[in-house]
Amino acid sequence: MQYFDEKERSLLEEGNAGAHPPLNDPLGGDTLDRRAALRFNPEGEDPPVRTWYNGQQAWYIPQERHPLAKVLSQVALPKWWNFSPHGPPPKIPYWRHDWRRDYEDDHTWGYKPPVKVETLGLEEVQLASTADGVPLGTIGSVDLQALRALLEPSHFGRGADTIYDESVRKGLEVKASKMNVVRWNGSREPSPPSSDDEDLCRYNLCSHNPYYPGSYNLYYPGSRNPYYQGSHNPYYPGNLHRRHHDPPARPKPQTVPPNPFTGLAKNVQKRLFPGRPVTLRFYKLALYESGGHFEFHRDSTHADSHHGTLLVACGVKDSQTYYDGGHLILSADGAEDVFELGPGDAVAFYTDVQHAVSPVTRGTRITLQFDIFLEDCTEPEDEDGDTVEAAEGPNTVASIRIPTPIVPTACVTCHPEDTLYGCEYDSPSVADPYYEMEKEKRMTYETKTDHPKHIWFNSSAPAKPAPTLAVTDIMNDFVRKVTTVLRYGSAIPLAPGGTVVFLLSHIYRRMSIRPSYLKGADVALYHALTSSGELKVYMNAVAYQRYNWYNPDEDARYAPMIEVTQPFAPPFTLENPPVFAEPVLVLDRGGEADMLENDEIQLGNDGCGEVWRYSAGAMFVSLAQED
Ligand SMILES: O=C(O)CCC(=O)C(=O)O
Ligand SMILES: [Fe+2]
Repeated sequence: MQYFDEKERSLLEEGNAGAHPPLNDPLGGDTLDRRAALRFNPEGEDPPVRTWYNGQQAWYIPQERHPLAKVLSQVALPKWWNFSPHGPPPKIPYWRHDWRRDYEDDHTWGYKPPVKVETLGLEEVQLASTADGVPLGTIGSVDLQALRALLEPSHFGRGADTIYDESVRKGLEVKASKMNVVRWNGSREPSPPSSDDEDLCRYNLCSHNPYYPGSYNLYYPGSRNPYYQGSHNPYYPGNLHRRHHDPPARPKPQTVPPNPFTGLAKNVQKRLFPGRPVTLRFYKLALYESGGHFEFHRDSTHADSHHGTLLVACGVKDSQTYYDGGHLILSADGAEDVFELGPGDAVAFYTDVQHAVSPVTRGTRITLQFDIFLEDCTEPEDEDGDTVEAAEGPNTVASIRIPTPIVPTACVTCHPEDTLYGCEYDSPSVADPYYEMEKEKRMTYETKTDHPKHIWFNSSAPAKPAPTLAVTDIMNDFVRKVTTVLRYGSAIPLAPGGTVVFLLSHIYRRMSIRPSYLKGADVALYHALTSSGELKVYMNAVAYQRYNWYNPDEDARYAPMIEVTQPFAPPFTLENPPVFAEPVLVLDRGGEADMLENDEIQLGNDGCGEVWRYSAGAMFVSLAQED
């Protein structure tokens, strides 16, 4: 989508790029002249000043026409995170609008050798039916035969309706009420060893020992304390052969091995919800066989605190080959990623990210879907301070607290985005082999892949990547300019002052529009805007409309504009609307709200009542103290 021609664009860019801000134009661009050049209001036709819902006048200025909107459209952060224990995912050729045709005709995706399952430690996790406890295999090796008894056709949601329509979604599923994800080989807390044999096996290097130090199931008591890695620690792997001769350094080994979902939950927290408690709950298993697929949709939310989806791909028992097709496609802000998920691969994304599963052309594709809640369901800490096990709900597989903020110095180079929040992950307080191993894998993976270290311009601007480093700068620039507009607004024609309103880059259920549930760029902006103490920020769900404003001076083309027509409760209501002392400046912005408006049909993975549906939200920014 392009608003105006290249000549006009370059004029605008020249006007703003690198120019020293004139004294009377603290926005930094030649906005006074620019306003005249853009002829916002030729001969009084369709003025950009619109009437606000409470009768006040507001300026509605299209994206890219206001320096502030331009800056805002560049504040974007990744909306998903992926981890593959097998290394970088392969690059996949992909044409979104032709995907049906491509997959029907194209057999060139090729044979993939059987995938060896390892490293995340998830492959050992057992699956079982809830009714009778019948084992269904493990994540690494699902027992398809046993699973078949539980499978039922998948539905999807259109508005409040639950629909079965194979042209949109063809697949099978098992709900969490019918099956469990059982951690640690079938028992939540292994009972203490009852015999010497069992004891031996537990700490010996038996391949069927769930605590065998392969992958993330690595566990040995005292390992968090470097002292116990010495030769007198009988449980340290190098000393295992000595355990019958040396008395244990500690009276009783701990019996709870690490939860393989904890590492995932930590990454989800770090990547998508920094500074928030995170709980993962199993939601359902999805199975697609040849011809199975799911059109683009957004996952429905199941609580106000539900803000993400984690997918973990499974392997199929006795299957020599994997599946073909069945790619997971994620799409937001003009960026798209395609994943070929192998067993143990994990992908997490915000619930409002549109995604699809392209048709499976061969084999069976199985995934587990976990809801990500921003809740703390942890049990009280033990004396080591590291109990992070889930306490609530039969389907909860991991829950972690808010991390202790640590000043980010070590990780700025490799994770510049951490400067926003601090990074607990790269700063262990003690030498911890579990941590080191995970870090090693993470680093290897991340230095090799194209993990989104980019910000992307919104879909209505040309999609081009910029380094994440720039986010902080761009955001600070935005905050500085907003403050300037509000302080000196009356002196700047393009800045009427009073309140600056802009859409959130994510869409939310209405009750979730509050600081603790904001996502990605929204939470970053919120903190940046409020941290100076100069600004106050209200947030609210808004009815949102984009319409075409005809400007005869613009080659008779239509310029899209937005209108924030109505705020919803809470905290604003129509009966009790916010009072803005002066006209507001409403900034257009791309992002998910655009998709909400432009999509022909809004699909969810479940039917969804009105209050839980996604809506656009806006930040209302004004000076904390009027001069
Ligand atoms: O199986 C997948 O990869 C995703 C399925 C999905 O999007 C859903 O069930 O909502
Ligand atoms: Fe989905």
